[in-house]
Amino acid sequence: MPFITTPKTFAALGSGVIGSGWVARALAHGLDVVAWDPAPGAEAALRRRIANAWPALEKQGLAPGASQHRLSFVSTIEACVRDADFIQESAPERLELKLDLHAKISAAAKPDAIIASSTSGLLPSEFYESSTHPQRCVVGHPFNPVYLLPLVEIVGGRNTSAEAIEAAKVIYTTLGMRPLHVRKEVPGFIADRLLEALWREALHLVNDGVASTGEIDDAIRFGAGLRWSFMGTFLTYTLAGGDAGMRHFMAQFGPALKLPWTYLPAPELTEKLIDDVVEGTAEQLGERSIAALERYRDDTLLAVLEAVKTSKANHGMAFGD
Ligand SMILES: NC(=O)C1=CN([C@@H]2O[C@H](COP(=O)(O)OP(=O)(O)OC[C@H]3O[C@@H](n4cnc5c(N)ncnc54)[C@H](O)[C@@H]3O)[C@@H](O)[C@H]2O)C=CC1
Ligand SMILES: C[N+](C)(C)CC(=O)CC(=O)[O-]
Repeated sequence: MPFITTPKTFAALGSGVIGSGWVARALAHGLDVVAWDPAPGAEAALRRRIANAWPALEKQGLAPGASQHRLSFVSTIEACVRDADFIQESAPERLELKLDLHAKISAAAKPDAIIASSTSGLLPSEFYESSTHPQRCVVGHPFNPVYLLPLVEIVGGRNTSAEAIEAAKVIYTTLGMRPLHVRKEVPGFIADRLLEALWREALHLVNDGVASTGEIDDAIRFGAGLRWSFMGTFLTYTLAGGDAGMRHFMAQFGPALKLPWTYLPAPELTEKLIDDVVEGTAEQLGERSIAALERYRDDTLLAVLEAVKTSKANHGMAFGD
């Protein structure tokens, strides 16, 4: 069965940090959005988050007809998905909850509407186990803030069809994203495997009293973080090998892989470690509110995205290259 690839109505289930990011992206691309979230006060919180994101989306450029007023908030799962052309679930990261939720979503949805989950690393074969028409069910793992960062990892489960993966790619591209098909279904997919390794090392550094949370963030944002916005680790290290490239890099730094530079097992999350991380980040936040920090992040990301786009164009490359 052909799937809908030109959605007009976007359904969002769960409207927390990620769900609201999807809603903002879909509205900015001129879609009608129907949202559902069981928490008391969820609609007001969602509308507040959209309003906070909107200035950045206006700067980036809205699609014709895009409006915050095209969001409606409903009180049941069925009302949310019944008329939707595309469905994105962003509920809490708990396997049992997603399994139950997807059984209900898929039973009420149009059979040709793609259903996606924002999960950060649960396996689609497991949480789509009880779904109706599971061939149209995928993971579409986004990155925060969803309304500005282009990457979305698409992962299929054992019942997902190749056509559904292609349809999801088309839909996310239409929403201004850069899909990456994760061809093997593995926990954590690609990006969170990498991010978790960094996060564990950062927690060990705090736990061992080597550095504060602010110092660790400085080590990223003034160094590798800047180059990661346009060049990944493999190409960066190719350049670090000089004219001889990666072969010389491997010869020089390969032996360091055996040195105790990393402690990959996670540290024990003691109360002290949690307090150190919370107090350290509170100090970094200072007097700023989360909403103000989000606006600073959005403006800076827009500037970085624009700079990367311009530089790539000067080198004959498209943004997605
Ligand atoms: N926060 C992040 O950085 C990222 C999170 N994700 C994924 O997105 C999903 C949502 O995460 P967040 O937005 O961070 O969580 P969140 O805690 O901010 O939002 C979750 C929302 O789901 C609602 N909810 C509770 N029970 C529900 C149910 N049965 N059905 C639908 N909604 C329900 C809650 O009221 C809440 O508004 C998770 O699967 C997570 O792994 C993906 C990428 C990044
Ligand atoms: C922390 N996290 C695993 C939920 C992060 C992500 O999934 C992606 C991101 O935005 O960093």
